[in-house]
Amino acid sequence: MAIPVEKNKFYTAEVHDLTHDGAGVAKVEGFPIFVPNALPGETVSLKIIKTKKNYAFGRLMEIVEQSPDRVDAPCPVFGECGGCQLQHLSYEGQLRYKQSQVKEALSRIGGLNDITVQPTLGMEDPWAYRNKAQVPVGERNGSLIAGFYKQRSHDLIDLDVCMIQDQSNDALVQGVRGIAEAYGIRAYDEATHKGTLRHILVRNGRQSSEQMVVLVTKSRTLPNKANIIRDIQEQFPQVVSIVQNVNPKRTNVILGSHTEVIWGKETIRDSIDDVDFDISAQSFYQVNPVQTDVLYGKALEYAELTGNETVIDAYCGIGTISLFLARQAKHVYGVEIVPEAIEDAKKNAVLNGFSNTTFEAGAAEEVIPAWAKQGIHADVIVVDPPRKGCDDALLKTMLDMSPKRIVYVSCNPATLARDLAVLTEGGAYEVKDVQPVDMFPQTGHVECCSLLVRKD
Ligand SMILES: C[S@@+](CC[C@H](N)C(=O)[O-])C[C@H]1O[C@@H](n2cnc3c(N)ncnc32)[C@H](O)[C@@H]1O
Repeated sequence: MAIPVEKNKFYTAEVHDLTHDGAGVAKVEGFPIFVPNALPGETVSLKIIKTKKNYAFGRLMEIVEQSPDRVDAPCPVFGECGGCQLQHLSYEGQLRYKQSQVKEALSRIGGLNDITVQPTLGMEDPWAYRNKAQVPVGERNGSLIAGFYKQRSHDLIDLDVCMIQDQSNDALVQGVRGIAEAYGIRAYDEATHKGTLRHILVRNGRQSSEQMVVLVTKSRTLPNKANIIRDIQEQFPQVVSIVQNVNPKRTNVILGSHTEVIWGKETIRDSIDDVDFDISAQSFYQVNPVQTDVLYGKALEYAELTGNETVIDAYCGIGTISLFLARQAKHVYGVEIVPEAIEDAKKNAVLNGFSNTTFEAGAAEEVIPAWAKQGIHADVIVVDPPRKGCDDALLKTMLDMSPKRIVYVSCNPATLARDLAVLTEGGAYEVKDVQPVDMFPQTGHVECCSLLVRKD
């Protein structure tokens, strides 16, 4: 197909869709042009800045016809910071967009056209929801700064307040930055691989108000460690755990493999519904506790437990879904690849007084087939994989184990669609319902919970 647009030329086009990172998709003679800040339903004037074989990138020059869903983005660095992509879209518009993203992925990638995708369950107040901040540290004019990366770059924006972050976390990050600066700590510099402090990571328990600080350093040496610990304790009494994580590598991955509690407890506590969780620095824990309750509530509803079922929770993290379901199941088996998370899961089972759970560290695609060989039968299998979705071997094992219900919790509609296509291919399972839940308001991330039922 000949490319119908030319670099540096101007066009007027209608915007039909949004990409997952929030750019509008305009079309000229059917040819897609990605235009940051343009919204579906708008007609825009744009300048082509780059062309590729199958698409182009454009700059928004003027909104000719504005979408009724357009709002003023409240954050002063929206568009510059890479954290949020959808602040210029009304919250109602965001929820509709997320529902349509799931429908579209199921149809285009999975060939699944007749599936009910429910309206997205959103938040009453879609701000200040995050319970975890991981903030890179840099230097500007000789001072330490802690902020966020500019979109598609490693330049830092010095930012005191992030509008989707719990305010106590914002204050703690800036407080710890100030304390580190007072003791002459230097920021790690990616270019020279010199300096000490790479990231300040903080977490809070919404119900307990406990906070954790993780100082990610390049080496084990942290000058003035005792003074830094004392000052954090004095200034932030709700901090119950201070952890040092050492990451000596030239890498974008935030945490290294060495983690040491340098003061206080190993974990902080949070609760979802009436289940308590202790969470350590390395463990995955959902970042939006209000919506986690909604998401897990949906998983529980889909599982239709009566007290007699055996459940497998694959990719179980610290056992959150497992324990949520254990209240109404005969037995829950959980598997997770991070050993520290499994230790947390076992302790969390004891903390809540459950004796009907078994947790094992390992890859779900290896541990679950081994359980099947040992004769463990599952009535319900829950999967909540990372963005890349389920491993093929696990999908095959699930089909072989033939549970009555499969509950698939997904943070990536594309891999969800791919995996649901595999699970329904032979006709043994039917997708009964798909429920998007907005875990990440103001961003393009889409989470949903799906129910598959065996056709008997
Ligand atoms: C999206 S999180 C879900 C965790 C948990 N269900 C929750 O809601 O808190 C995915 C989890 O899968 C784990 N994981 C990644 N690959 C895995 C694998 N091959 N086998 C088992 N767990 C894995 C990650 O460490 C992470 O804890």
